[in-house]
Amino acid sequence: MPILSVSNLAWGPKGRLILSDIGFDLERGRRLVIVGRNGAGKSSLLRCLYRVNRPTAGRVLLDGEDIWTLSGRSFARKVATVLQETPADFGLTVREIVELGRLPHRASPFSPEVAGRDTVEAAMACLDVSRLSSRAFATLSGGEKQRVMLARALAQEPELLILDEPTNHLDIRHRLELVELIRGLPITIIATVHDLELAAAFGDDMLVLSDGRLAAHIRSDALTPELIRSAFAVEATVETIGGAPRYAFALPLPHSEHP
Ligand SMILES: Nc1ncnc2c1ncn2[C@@H]1O[C@H](COP(=O)(O)OP(=O)(O)OP(=O)(O)O)[C@@H](O)[C@H]1O
Repeated sequence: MPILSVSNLAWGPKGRLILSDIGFDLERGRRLVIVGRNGAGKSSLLRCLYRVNRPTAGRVLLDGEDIWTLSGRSFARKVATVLQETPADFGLTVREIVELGRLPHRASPFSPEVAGRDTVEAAMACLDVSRLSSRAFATLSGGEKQRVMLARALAQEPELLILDEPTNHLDIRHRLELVELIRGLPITIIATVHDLELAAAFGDDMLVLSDGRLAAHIRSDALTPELIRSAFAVEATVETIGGAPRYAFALPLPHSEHP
């Protein structure tokens, strides 16, 4: 059974349809990247998957169960998210933020004990934030905050990790390290990514969204110039270097936009 199964999904606020007719299955352990131009519906789709947007039609099944029938706690035991906006931190330290990832696993919501201290330490080490553990979260740089939020998500030990633009604040080194880390995790991952070369490195499978619809569901390295032209409105050439796709982009000539 796929870990995630989305069928006939549609969503939009008050009479406006933003996503329509979206359907795909995701097998356990695979990494799925979602690409598409600004406003294509990537974040809206992610929000449908982590239970913020309630679909106006269709269903999202996690391990065969409709996500809207699960309790918040059982959903949080299976699904972790790292989103663009970092949360209000109430003056918490880095360690305290990462420990929040353990909340769904506590025996009782009133238990003062933070279970899984080793998991917290390992998650901080993995994301290279151990040396920041006593710092106030609010004082960190954008990239440091992003890595702390990822450590919190890993401390949650999810089966499915949902990431919205996980590399956008990261420098080159941390970006490469993150791709390597993500590729080594034995969990299912869904991420929106703008950079198509990064998307190919990051994912196994790719959804290409265009105007709120699924334009393609392909292998992450299988984008063609035709698909790029129709989904992103740019001309592209594709080369394969060292087994990975490399893209060059150009704006279309004016006459090809207005035939
Ligand atoms: N709650 C909402 N109310 C009204 N419009 C919305 C709402 N949420 C999203 N939209 C609109 O839906 C469209 C898709 O937005 P979404 O954020 O999903 O796109 P995206 O592909 O993630 O874009 P980007 O690459 O710019 O982040 C946009 O036109 C956006 O303005």
